[in-house]
Formats: sequence, C-alpha cells, structure tokens
Amino acid sequence: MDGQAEARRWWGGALDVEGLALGSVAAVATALNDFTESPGRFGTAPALTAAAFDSFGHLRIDGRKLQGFAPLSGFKQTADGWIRIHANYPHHERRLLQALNAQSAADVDAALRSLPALVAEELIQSHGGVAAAVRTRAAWLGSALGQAAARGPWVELTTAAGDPLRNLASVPRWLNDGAVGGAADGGLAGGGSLLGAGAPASNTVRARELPLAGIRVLDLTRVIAGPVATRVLAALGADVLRLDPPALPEMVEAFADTGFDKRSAEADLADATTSARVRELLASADVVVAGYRGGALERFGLSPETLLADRPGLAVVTLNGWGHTGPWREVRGFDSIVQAAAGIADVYGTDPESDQAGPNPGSTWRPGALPVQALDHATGYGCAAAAVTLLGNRRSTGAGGVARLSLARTAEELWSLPSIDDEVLEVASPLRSRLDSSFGALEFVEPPLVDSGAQVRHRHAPPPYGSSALAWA
Ligand SMILES: CC(C)(COP(=O)(O)OP(=O)(O)OC[C@H]1O[C@@H](n2cnc3c(N)ncnc32)[C@H](O)[C@@H]1OP(=O)(O)O)[C@@H](O)C(=O)NCCC(=O)NCCSC(=O)C(=O)O
Repeated sequence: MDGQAEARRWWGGALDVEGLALGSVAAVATALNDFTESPGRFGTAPALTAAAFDSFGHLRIDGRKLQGFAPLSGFKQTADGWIRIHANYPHHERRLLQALNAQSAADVDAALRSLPALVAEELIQSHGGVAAAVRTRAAWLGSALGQAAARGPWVELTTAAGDPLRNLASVPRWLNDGAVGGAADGGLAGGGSLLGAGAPASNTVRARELPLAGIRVLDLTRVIAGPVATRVLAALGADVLRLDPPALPEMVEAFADTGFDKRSAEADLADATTSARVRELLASADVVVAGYRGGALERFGLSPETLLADRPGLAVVTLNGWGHTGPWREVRGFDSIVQAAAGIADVYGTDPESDQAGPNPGSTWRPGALPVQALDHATGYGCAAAAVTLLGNRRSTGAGGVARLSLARTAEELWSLPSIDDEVLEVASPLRSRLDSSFGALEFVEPPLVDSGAQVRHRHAPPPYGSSALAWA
C-alpha cells in the first residue's frame, strides 16, 4: 500500500469526519465477513471511502458536474443568529414560502431577519417545511431534542418483540477492528482493478459469488441516506426494488447517483390494488429499508411492528432524521439541517475577518458545513451493516428484527470520535467508471468495499425512474 492509501486525514476540519466515514464502511465490511463466514474477505481503504462519501460530487452526467443545493437552500441570518433552510424539493420550497408569507428569495431573507431562529424553525416546520436553527453544541445537548437524539446505540437492533438484539458496535470500534486499510490491494492505490474514465462500459462481475445474491430488498427510501444503503446492498448482489410515490417525484440527479444496480417502480401505496401487490412482494422479501419521515409509512401498514407480524423473518431497517423517540421523531430532516441543529455548523463556522471563534454581534462570522454529507453516507452504510447483521441473525435463529438509525444519532457518533491531529494528506483522485444510462453517459465512483482484494463494482447503470415492474427480478 502506498502513502496515499494510508492517509487518515484528507478533509481536515474540526471533527474526525474521516473516522466516521471509515468506521461506517468498516461496519459493512465486518458484517459481510461475519455473514459470509470469511474473516478478512471484505474491507475498505481510505481512498475508496473518501471517493464514495462524495459520490454525488464525483458523478458526471454527459460530462456535466451536478448542482448540489437549490439557490434557496442554505444558511440565513435571523434576528438573533442563524438558521439553515432546505428547499431542494419543490414541495418544501412551497411550504417555506407559505410559512414566511414570501414570494421571493429576498422576501425569505427579510422574513427570517425579523424572527428569532427558534421561532422561524418552529414556523417553517409547522408548515411542513424543512429548517433548523444553528445551535451551539451545548445548546443542542441541553435540549430535549439533543438528548433524545443521543440516546441508545448508533444502530439499535431489536427483535420483533422489541427486545435488544446483539448491538452493532460504535463507529470508533469499527474504525479499529482491522477492516480498514488491510484489504486495499485491489483498491485505488493498488491500481489496475478500476476502469479509468476512458475505459469501456462493461463491468463484469462474478455474479454467483456476490454475497447477497438471492436476497430481496424492498427499498422505501429517498434522496441520499437510505438510497446509499440500498445502493451498496444492490452492488453486493441483492435484488433491490425501489418504490417511489407517484405524487412526489424524486430529484433526478440524486436518483441517478444512488440508483446503480437497482430497479425502480412508482407505486402509490394509497391505491388498494397497488398496495395489495406490494403486500405480495413483501411476502417473499428478505429486507425492507424505510427512510421516510417518522410515522409516514404507518398509515400504509408498513411500520416495523406490522411488517414483522406479517413476516417474522424480515429484516426491517428504518432511518429518520432525528431519532425514533424524541420530540422531533416525526419531523423531516436532511443531513445539512441536522448539522445545523447538532452543533456541527457552529464549530465549522468561520469569520474571514477574525480569528475569534463563534458569532459576535455585527461580525462577518457565518456557520459552516462538513466537507461532505457525511451524516447521510455514514447512516447509509450503518443501515447496510444492520441489514446484513439481521440477515445473519435470521440464518442462525430463524427470526427477523428491526434496526433503527437516524441522521442525528450518527452526528453523535461523529462527535464521539476523539480529535486527531494527523497531517492532512491528499488521497488519490478517484478513477471514474463509465456506464451509459437513460440519464446520459455516467461517470461515477465505485462502492468503497474491497472483496478478496478487488473493489466491489457496479454492474448496472441506474434504471429509468419508475421503469420496473412491481415484481422481484
Ligand atoms: C427525506 C425527507 C426529508 C423528505 O421529506 P418529504 O418529501 O416531505 O417526504 P415525507 O417523508 O414527509 O413523505 C411524504 C409523504 O409520502 C408518503 N409516501 C411515501 N411513499 C409513498 C408511496 N409509495 N405511495 C404513496 N405515498 C407515499 C408518505 O406517507 C408521506 O405522506 P404524508 O404523511 O401524508 O405526508 C423525509 O422523508 C425524511 O425526513 N426522511 C428521513 C431522513 C432522511 O432520509 N433524510 C434525507 C437524507 S438525504 C439528505 O440529507 C440530503 O440529501 O441532504
């Protein structure tokens, strides 16, 4: 392994985001090693993990780099501090404008400057929009919200009856368990195993050796975190069928980034015939990954409890924004919004004109963000590790179970990592693979896992949105 593969810090910054990234991918590798009863078969390497955690940033569609955030999304000043708002989805933008009685971005700015951050947060959330006040770490930990988010393990695993199952360890533990760095020979640093940007499209893979071949995954997730989980399950050979509501179209580019190796169907769960068809699919499913707002799928009979009552062997993985017990358990949450609330935006804040930390009245300080959407990706890999762990548990006990994760709990895992002062080293620029798709020619980075020395690779481009039959492959 060369020096680049050994880098431990490549983004730098106040928190050990690299540790979160490596530890969460190592959790998947370790779960796979257990599942396949092949110690050391799966691992990750820093350059692979660094690239995968910025898969959207590396994605090119017909050579074009993609735009991450809508113009209205971002940090805004309030009467007493800062708030972060999210308006990438048209329905969230509409609700934001309604909440603030605004018609334009200038109206939004003016309205927010007239309100205290916590008042604006409450107003926007109560209209179904997405926002969180920028809090200090102390303010977050001192609130009922922060305390609820921090409760319990990173990945909470329970039986159908709600009894604790063997818990997945914490990110710091995975980081040190040997799955990082040791298996990188076929990774980027080892060279030769990836297609270069100019290489032909076919990604030939030994399908029968894929560890999750034959596993059926119903994917009820959107945007990044959940779809990252199911993207890696699909790359590992699972038959992943993603369902989306016809009334809430997905953002095309996020879908393209996370749709590799999956199939995609639109399915209105409120429609009786469609819902009955989905029940038939569930009768032979192995895994359900649910990533809607807390409680949103319950009215369709898709709560973990109901799913497990109908099919006791199922692995149900559920993620939300703010945790499964606190006052915000049903509130919408995106990575950037959780960063704002959980004290991350505050410690990443900068003032170009002053060395003093934190906001001062009239200063040019503004909050900042993690270098990548690490809460999304780490939560996604945690969900994948949980699914594989539950499948392994089912094999030995016959019983399914539930895994619960949240973006906010993952933020606590990031905070729990000790600060490290290793030198910040550049990791190798990832080689991009290429596949043609209905979205255009895709250049993309491969999954961050190494299987027996060779990087796990995507076999199929994302399908056209909603193009698949409501059936297992
Ligand atoms: C991602 C979201 C913020 C998106 O918010 P919304 O678009 O407003 O979606 P909601 O979850 O509120 O769900 C909207 C409604 O769709 C309904 N729904 C869902 N699926 C279906 C189907 N198949 N058919 C019919 N209706 C459906 C669901 O019951 C809700 O109904 P009603 O109850 O009637 O409204 C939220 O889903 C969420 O908080 N998810 C959990 C955390 C998460 O994954 N965050 C994003 C990570 S990516 C990220 O951070 C980033 O990109 O940045």
